[in-house]
Amino acid sequence: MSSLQARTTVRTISFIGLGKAASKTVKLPAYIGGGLAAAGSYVMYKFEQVQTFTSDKLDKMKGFAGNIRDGIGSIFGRGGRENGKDNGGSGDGDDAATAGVAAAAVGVGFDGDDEGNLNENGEISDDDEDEDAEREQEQHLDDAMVNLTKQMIEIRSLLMSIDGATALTLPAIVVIGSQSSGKSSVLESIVGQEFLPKGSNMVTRRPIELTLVNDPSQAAEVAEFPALKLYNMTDFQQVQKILRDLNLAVPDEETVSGDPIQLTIRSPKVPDLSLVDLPGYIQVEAADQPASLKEKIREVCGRYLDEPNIILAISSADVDLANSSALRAAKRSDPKGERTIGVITKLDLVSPEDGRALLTNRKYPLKMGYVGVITRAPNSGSIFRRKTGSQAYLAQQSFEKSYFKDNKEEFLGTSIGTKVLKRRLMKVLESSMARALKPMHDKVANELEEASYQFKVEFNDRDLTSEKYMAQTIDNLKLVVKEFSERFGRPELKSLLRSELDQRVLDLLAQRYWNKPPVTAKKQQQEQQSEFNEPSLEELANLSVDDSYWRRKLELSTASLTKLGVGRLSTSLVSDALLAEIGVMLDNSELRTHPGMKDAIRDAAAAVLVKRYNSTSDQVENCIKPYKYEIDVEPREWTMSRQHAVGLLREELKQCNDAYRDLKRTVGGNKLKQIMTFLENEDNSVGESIAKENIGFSPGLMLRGKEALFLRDRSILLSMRLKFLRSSACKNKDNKYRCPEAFMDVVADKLTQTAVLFLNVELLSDFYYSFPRELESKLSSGLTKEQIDAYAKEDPKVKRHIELQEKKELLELALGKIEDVMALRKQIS
Ligand SMILES: Nc1nc2c(ncn2[C@@H]2O[C@H](COP(=O)(O)OP(=O)(O)OP(=O)(O)O)[C@@H](O)[C@H]2O)c(=O)[nH]1
Repeated sequence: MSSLQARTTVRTISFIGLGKAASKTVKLPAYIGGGLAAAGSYVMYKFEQVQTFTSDKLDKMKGFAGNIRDGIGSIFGRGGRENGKDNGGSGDGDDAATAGVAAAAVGVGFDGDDEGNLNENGEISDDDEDEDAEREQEQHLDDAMVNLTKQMIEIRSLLMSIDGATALTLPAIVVIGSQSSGKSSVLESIVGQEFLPKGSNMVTRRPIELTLVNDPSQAAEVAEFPALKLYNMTDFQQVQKILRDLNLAVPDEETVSGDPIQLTIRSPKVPDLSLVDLPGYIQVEAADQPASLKEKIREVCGRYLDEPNIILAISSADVDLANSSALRAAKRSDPKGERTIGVITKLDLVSPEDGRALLTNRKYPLKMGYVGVITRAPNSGSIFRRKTGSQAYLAQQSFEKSYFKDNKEEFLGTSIGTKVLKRRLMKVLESSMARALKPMHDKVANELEEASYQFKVEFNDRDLTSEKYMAQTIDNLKLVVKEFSERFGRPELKSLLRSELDQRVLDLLAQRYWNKPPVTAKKQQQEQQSEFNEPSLEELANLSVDDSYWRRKLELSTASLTKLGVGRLSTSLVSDALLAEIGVMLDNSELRTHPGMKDAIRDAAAAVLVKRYNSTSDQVENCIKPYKYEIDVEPREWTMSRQHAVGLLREELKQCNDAYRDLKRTVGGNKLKQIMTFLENEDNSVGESIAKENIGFSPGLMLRGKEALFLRDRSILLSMRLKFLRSSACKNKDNKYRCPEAFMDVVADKLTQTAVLFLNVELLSDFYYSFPRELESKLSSGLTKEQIDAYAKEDPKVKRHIELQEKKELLELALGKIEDVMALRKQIS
């Protein structure tokens, strides 16, 4: 090891030692306290997510029961009004459906033309003149029902949003159909947009839970993927792409995943419906698949086909019903055909007579019957591809309408048309949801009781929300920062910077003054005479005080210190210390279990410090500038610095001796002595005989020997300098050239004093002022609900606490809503 390397080792030892002494640890108080949460904010948030209305959600959330009851009055009083919003529609049309947007959605007679010859069940009626007053009354009831369906779909979504409550689900309509049966076209004609991914490899992936929300406030169809936090999507090609990606994300070998994709489409044209598309279910079930895979598919899809869900079985008119795998699959789950609606597509591909036979067939009787549709206008490849979304939709609607009109006679008494299908679906869903309400009420009540009990036992009913937890955390952190600011002020800043500069002074002394071999090992001595043709130690001792050699040496050493870049050095030092301190505070706090939040807090601290970094370091550098040219020393300063330098040298000597002792212990006293003697006599007979005796030394031992020599020499030198510094020769500042340790200490002290003045004001005080504000803006107001949630729930215990409370509140809300809907139904009936 070269002497320079070895010196660095010692200097490093010394540096680390002092560094550690300077570090502090701070304990944070417990973060989670009691107190009241912003009650129900999560529930409000969840409610808004599932909310199907657009206006004044908060009021509605608070006054749901009141509003819903008032709603009855307005529905019966005015007809066609919903939650204070006019649903539109003329109210005096020729059909029951002309009064409202809900009717526009299901579309029966909305356009006021001869659609009127489809009766309300969608059956062809000859009675064109059947305009009626009683229908107006019925319309009001219909609107009330539509409103109820809306509420129930809302409840369904609310229940679905409750984690770990999979058993709590209101009925939906599950759509099944074999490949090319026209299933996608049916769903798309209900929605009025092409949104489903096409392609042969799309079979068997994930169910799509499609919630359709009739929303008169929307200009056109808008899609949402709540789980992906994607809202207000109007580009349905993008929707298609997302659905494809989500499906393809299921690996080929898994074939199906039970994890549903949730998609909500809001539009003034869609009816309120909950649909589940089970893509590929039938195909894979029917295909020649291994038994285990079929079992898995049944398991994943089975729960959707079970009661109380309604099955929409799609079969193509040009395929014999006996071969309809959709009907076969429906029969397995609904043997009596009580909750299956049959849909016959592509009626235009068979003769009207054959079409009629399919719709009225007795071979596969279904209590809810069959509806015939044409979901593609001819010669268009795909119903929507040729034209843009709404144009294609209109083309299909108009083709279907004129086809059934042209074949009115043949289809007499059957249910036909996509509008009729929509209406049928809505009615069926409404009544099956209504039937499920009471049992669901009891289930939710049970679940709520269980959740409330757990909440009491585990968390003593202590209210906690993500926001509240976050607010408490920030408050506590601010408090800790305040406490820290009282413990780490100007004096601490000074000692931090001073000990850093002390180390730099020691480094410079080592580099410029203590690099002489104290013994007359001529060879080494010659090697080290470099820069200024340096004299030997003996020569140095005899040099005059005024010799230019000494003056030059001190000037260079001082310049090295003043031109060190004290501005940057000190600013970095304080910034790093503050960041390290913040890290310690965080690790000692409740936040130790919040890696993400800890990073965000550190980033906030760093942001504040970075903002001040350049101006502070420039100011400090400017202010110490005079010392680069001249340093005046007062006698009092000299005395104090001399004392301080003695202390430093003592510590340095101690560390040097400790390091030497450690080496001796690890290598062995005798062995080390032998190597050291060998190294000192390498070129003479003494060395030769030692080498012979030991049959050489390993490179590792040689290194240690060199290190030991260095430490021994450094120790002798430090003792010598210490003695000299304490002698009367260094009593007076006039002898500064021969007492560089004291003079450099004066410089370090001056630099520290000046730098600290500015660091304190520009950096430290500013940090204590700005950091709490930065925390507030970054971690409180600056975060989204999801981010706050994610941070709070980083800690498993906090997560469990918040989630249990959320579950309890959501269940309370759902229960209240179910009770309100039940009361409303009672009033209507
Ligand atoms: N003539 C006629 N063709 C239709 C009708 N409905 C759908 N088609 C066509 O039938 C084919 C299959 O329709 P899709 O809606 O893709 O059927 P699918 O069951 O979803 O098919 P996969 O996506 O393969 O499972 C397409 O080429 C449609 O254009 C219809 O009412 N009449």
